[in-house]
Amino acid sequence: MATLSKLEMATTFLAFTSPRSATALNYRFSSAAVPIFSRRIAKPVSVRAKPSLLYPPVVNSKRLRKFSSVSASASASAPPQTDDSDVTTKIPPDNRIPATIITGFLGSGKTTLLNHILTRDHGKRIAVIENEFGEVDIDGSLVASKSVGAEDIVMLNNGCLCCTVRGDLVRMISELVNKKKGKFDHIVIETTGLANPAPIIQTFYAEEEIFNDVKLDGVVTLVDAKHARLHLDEVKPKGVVNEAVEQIAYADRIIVNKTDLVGESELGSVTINSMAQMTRTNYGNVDLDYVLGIGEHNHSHDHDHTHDPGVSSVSIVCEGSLDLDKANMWLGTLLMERSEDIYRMKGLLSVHTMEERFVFQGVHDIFQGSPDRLWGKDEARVNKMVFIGKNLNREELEKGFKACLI
Ligand SMILES: Nc1nc2c(ncn2[C@@H]2O[C@H](COP(=O)(O)OP(=O)(O)OP(=O)(O)O)[C@@H](O)[C@H]2O)c(=O)[nH]1
Repeated sequence: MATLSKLEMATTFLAFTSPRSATALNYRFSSAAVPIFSRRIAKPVSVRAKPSLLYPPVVNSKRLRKFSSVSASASASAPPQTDDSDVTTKIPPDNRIPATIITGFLGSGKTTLLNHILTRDHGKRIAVIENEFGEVDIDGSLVASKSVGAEDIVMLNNGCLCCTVRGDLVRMISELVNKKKGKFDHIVIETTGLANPAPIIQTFYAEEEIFNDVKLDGVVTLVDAKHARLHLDEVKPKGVVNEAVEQIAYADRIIVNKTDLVGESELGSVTINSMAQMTRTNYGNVDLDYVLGIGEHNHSHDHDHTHDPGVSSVSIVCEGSLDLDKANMWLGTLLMERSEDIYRMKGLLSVHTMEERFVFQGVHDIFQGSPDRLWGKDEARVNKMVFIGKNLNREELEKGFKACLI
């Protein structure tokens, strides 16, 4: 898709149409406008895919052995035992469950990659842990809503995995292992776009509860080819880490995603971490061997950090239906005026005259949206929106949103 200017974006917003209202609304704009909110263009993989969280084919009949921290770490570095060795106890194979951390800045394509992983045929049964920054979980509903085993998605919404909910991560993993041992082969953890991966990586080594059963397979970092520079170059106040830089620094695999949005000349290479392998793609479409089964993770850095206090999230949860014209105008204006500061917007919207939920995604000035599943017969039509960015004014956003309700 060609990069859209802000002006084009403002006009294309108004192509936010339901199948039935399309004719009625499109008259206002020339056909040159690229419809972002339409069935054709805006098909976020995360919405359309049909992920199955627990893959059936492989049955792991081996019971997971309990390791002590010492024997497990020895298995990675000890030389092979010989028959005439004095050691009578052989070091057992490392049967711990591998875990992959998917990280990357807001909107870089983590959920899209997750859905790609979940829908490809790799024979692995995968348990998913999703962490969202805003208290309303949109990603979880998008992945879970189409899946058979929704109970195998664990959501951590009340904070960022790298700080406030680290204890929850430990509990979640222990619970998964204790209750579902043998029912899954791999854990994939999607962090928030604002997570510093260092403390999460550390959890795998520092917490015996996890270390005995689960090993870190690798850290996969998505980089948004279009907006990465904006965040990588951002000068942060003293003592505040630049999460975008940290995410790349700790990666085992880097995926420069969204290459369709930039020209070849803009595709500079990411030089922060020359140790990691790097690939370029669209919509997270990578070979699964590139992201699963990477092997032992070797980072042992210990970094304290503070999130950028200027970045916050505003969530809106409100029952009712939106007037299409008003919503388009409100979001279009917001986009024109604030797209630098609004890193991320996402939402599940109830639009008057539309029988489907409308799923809407924004990353700075790039937007996509499409009708999702039908609203249930007795389902309350609740709108959910999350904004993440700098200098967000909750009251103003809520007021703007409410003014669009019928
Ligand atoms: N043009 C384009 N859009 C993409 C690509 N990959 C993902 N997207 C879109 O970018 C938006 C954000 O993608 P997500 O996968 O939700 O990003 P994320 O990193 O999970 O977002 P957060 O969890 O909010 O940080 C969605 O609308 C995707 O459909 C790509 O390669 N090209």
